[in-house]
Amino acid sequence: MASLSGLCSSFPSLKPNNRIGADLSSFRKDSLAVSTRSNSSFKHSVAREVSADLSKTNDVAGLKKAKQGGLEKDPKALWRRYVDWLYQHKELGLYLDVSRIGFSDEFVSEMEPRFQAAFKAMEELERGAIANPDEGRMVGHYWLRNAKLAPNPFLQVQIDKTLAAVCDFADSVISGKIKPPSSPEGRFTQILSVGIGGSALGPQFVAEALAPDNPPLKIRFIDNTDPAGIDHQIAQLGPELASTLVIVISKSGGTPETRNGLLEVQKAFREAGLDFAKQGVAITQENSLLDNTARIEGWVARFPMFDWVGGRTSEMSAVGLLPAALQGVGIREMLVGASMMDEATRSTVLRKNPAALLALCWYWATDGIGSKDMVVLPYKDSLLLFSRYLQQLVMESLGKEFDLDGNRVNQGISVYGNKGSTDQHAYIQQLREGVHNFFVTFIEVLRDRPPGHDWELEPGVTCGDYLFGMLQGTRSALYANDRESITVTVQEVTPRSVGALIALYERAVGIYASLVNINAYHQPGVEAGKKAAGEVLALQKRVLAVLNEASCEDPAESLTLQEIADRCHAPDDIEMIYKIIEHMAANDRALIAEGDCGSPYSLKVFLGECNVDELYA
Ligand SMILES: O=P(O)(O)OC[C@H]1O[C@H](O)[C@H](O)[C@@H](O)[C@@H]1O
Repeated sequence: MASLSGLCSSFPSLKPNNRIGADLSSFRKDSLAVSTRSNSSFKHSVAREVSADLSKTNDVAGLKKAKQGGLEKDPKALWRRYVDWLYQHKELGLYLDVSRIGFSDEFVSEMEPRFQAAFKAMEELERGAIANPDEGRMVGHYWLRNAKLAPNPFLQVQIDKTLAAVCDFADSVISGKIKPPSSPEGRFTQILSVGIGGSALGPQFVAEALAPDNPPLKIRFIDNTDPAGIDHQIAQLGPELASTLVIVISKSGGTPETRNGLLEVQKAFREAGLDFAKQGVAITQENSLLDNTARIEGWVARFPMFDWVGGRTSEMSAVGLLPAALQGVGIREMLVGASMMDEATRSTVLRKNPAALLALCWYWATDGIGSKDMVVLPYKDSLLLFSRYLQQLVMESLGKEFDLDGNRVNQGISVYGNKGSTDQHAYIQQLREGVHNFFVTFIEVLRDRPPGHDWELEPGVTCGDYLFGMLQGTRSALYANDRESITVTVQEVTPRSVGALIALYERAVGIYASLVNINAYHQPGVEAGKKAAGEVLALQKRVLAVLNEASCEDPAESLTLQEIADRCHAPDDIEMIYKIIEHMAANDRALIAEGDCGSPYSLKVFLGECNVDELYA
């Protein structure tokens, strides 16, 4: 297997647990001050421009009226439309077919001013504008694949040094230069990635798409706070825990699910008599709780995440590049593919900009208000997780309550799908004949098998011909029943084409967000869920304290739900208290003295033992 240095090309080697950029900290302040131009005026000016347009053309009724003409069905006209609108990126071997989305010429010209405003906003974004106004942050994921674009030398060096450190570290692990303290293999053989959301979905998608059959290190994920799921992953590792590199990924460094995963894994290491610090790697923002923990405990390595890279656009940062490189994936090629696509999606000519074409289709198909879902159907097993990856990228970016002018818009586009032709045997029935609330994006991969490995399972027909036929057949059958679709075609699944696909959709989401005048780069809604979860856990602690108090008074004393709620001074939370009791009883942490959970009013609950320490906690 080519050594990683070939994949990463030669970079100045850097001791991995060096904090990248520390040697430049003095340089940081003044240079950053220059680059983060105060952009509140920028935001409102572009937004005003766009929103002014919105009032003119964001007319759902008008769009619906324009659609009343129905879809073009004449084969000759359709063929002309196909050829006329076909986008090709020659060097990437990527095609985009938007001919089966029925937008009219009038619609395209009506949208032109908004696209020009979107291109202008995107140009400002890449120059380092505060394009995430709600969090006062720049948006810099495009700089990760072309550091020269970064708005100042400090950031450029940080990007290059981090990439170098990733390559150097991965090379050292694979060669065995960096190895676990005690493992029969004498080298790391497994990766256990602990992270959630954007700190998992990109690495999971890329592992499924690009990991070779026999990677230098096999990867598995803990991406939830499910004890059984965590146990399963650790059980599957078995004795190989001793040769497992644990990569803990969290931009904020404080996400509860990831922290729980870390604590559970560290417990497993203790029980196995292993020193976690000798096998732990952190990827997180500088000085986050996770970063400081890793530094203080002396983990093997720490890699930075930058505040100007969102979780859902972090695949080209250390978050995605380190796990991929450790699996032998050509990460430089991923970056090249993304960079080439970035170049193409900078075009201000709609027909030459594949991301703009996607945004045009999305706006037309969903009336600019998410009226239809985006069904993503890669006809290639290795792209199975692409739609799951796009769920976060699209829905966390576009699913917003307010627009940039503070209007309540409840925006978004829902995404689902798995793979074809498998999904044809699951829900395509509904797509073909049922409720018409979607448009499809087919991802076509032309190369079926590596050269020389194909064979005909019947005269003149291969397995891949069937896959091709199923895609084309489904596309035609849906269109015949007025179901619209987009087709993105790549030659084969390679690091370069995967990098290009990721970049294509990152840009399309950004352009579409401008068209509908929302901030694609924050996620206020997730905070609400996190806060509510915290309140449930706080209530649980109060319930346990009340039950413990009762048990200390009289171990046999049991309480009704109402009594518990009253003693918690939370009469309105009786239903949540019932759910807490139900969960604790199912895990033998509370005992049911009378009744059962099917009849909540009958329930009487007790702990059965007094924990004196807890009494006065
Ligand atoms: O990487 P972390 O800080 O742990 O965040 C993990 C995830 O948390 C939240 O759900 C955010 O909405 C996601 O965008 C983020 O990817």
